[in-house]
Amino acid sequence: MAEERTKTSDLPEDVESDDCMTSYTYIYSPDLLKDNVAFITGGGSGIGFRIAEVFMRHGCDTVIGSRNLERLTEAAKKLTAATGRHCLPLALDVRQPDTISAAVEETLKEFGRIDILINNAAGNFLCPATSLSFNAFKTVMEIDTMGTFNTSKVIFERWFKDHGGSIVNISATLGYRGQALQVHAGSAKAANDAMTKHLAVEWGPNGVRVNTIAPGPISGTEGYRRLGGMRAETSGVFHTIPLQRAGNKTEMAHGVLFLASRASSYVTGACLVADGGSWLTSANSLPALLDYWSSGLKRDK
Ligand SMILES: CC/C=C\C/C=C\C/C=C\C/C=C\C/C=C\C/C=C\C=C\C(=O)SCCNC(=O)CCNC(=O)[C@H](O)C(C)(C)COP(=O)(O)OP(=O)(O)OC[C@H]1O[C@@H](n2cnc3c(N)ncnc32)[C@H](O)[C@@H]1OP(=O)(O)O
Ligand SMILES: NC(=O)C1=CN([C@@H]2O[C@H](COP(=O)(O)OP(=O)(O)OC[C@H]3O[C@@H](n4cnc5c(N)ncnc54)[C@H](OP(=O)(O)O)[C@@H]3O)[C@@H](O)[C@H]2O)C=CC1
Repeated sequence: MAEERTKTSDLPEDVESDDCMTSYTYIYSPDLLKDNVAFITGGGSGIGFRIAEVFMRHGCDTVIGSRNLERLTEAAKKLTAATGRHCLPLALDVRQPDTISAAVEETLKEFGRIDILINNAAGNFLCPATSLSFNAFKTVMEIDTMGTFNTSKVIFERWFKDHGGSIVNISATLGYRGQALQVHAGSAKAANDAMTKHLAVEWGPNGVRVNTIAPGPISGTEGYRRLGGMRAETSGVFHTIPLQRAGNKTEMAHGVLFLASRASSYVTGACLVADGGSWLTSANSLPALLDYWSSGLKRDK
């Protein structure tokens, strides 16, 4: 029903896998990020990969940083081949500030500047609070929240403090209604939403804008696979979403492009919820999610 009402031509192109799009229709000026440099954590996969691609299609060079250098190197080759821009893959763990500092020095050596930071790296899985170990909660807090702070602080002190810049944090709506089986990620992203406002206020005088996008369920991503996206799709859950469908990665990249670029030059401390209205209406069903979670446990045995 909804798919029929949504004109396909209104949706930006996307591909489900971590590959570049075979065609791309510009909705922003193609030189919106001309000769800018973006540092994207978790840019080798999923939403981060598509953000890198869309930025590069708008004239930007990118650094994609995470733990798995092999996957990053493959991703960088694909991104450069599709866009003709330079992409530098760098190993880092956002929980370890020294690895971020080393990557930032490498970036400045290679490109001589950083204009944009995208805090996209994160970790998540479904787990009821009673089954979640202390270390599991801590791990997600350390990747999502400490990782966002660590990367922002390193780049601010080394470059943005004197040159200005734009930071976009990738959040989620999980904490808005206390999503079941998500106390770890929901708490971590809620802390990041507060961090966005604190840093926007403190760093605004240095010409640094800090904003957030909060995606809903986004197809073709690890988050979608881990959190029950396929099951939700087949069981009709998405009909409770006002826009009646999951989002795609390019739609997220377009929101991030708006927030990162001069298109939003007077916007800071803001959160753009890009979820088709999902959090307002979607079921937050503890029994359904427990059932899905425990069926996964049975499969894993
Ligand atoms: C049926 C459905 C019905 C209704 C559904 C209704 C609505 C839902 C509809 C649709 C959902 C669709 C889409 C989702 C929508 C929104 C998503 C919102 C947010 C998404 C956020 C994301 O971040 S997605 C990103 C996903 N990608 C990743 O997670 C990749 C990176 N992840 C990792 O590296 C690991 O998973 C990690 C996070 C665990 C970190 O790795 P590492 O540092 O190596 O840590 P470990 O040593 O492995 O583990 C540390 C402790 O954590 C415990 N652990 C690990 N995995 C699990 C698990 N699966 N469950 C429980 N505990 C786990 C581990 O045991 C360690 O603890 P110890 O105590 O044992 O030491
Ligand atoms: N998918 C969805 O539906 C939604 C996603 N989001 C958010 O979107 C973002 C991307 O998620 P998605 O594309 O689904 O998932 P991915 O798993 O593809 O992206 C997460 C990335 O983070 C990197 N990463 C994880 N841990 C670390 C670490 N310690 N240090 C550095 N990098 C790390 C991973 O790379 P590596 O393993 O190489 O380290 C990976 O590239 C996340 O912030 C997520 O919370 C929000 C709402 C919905």
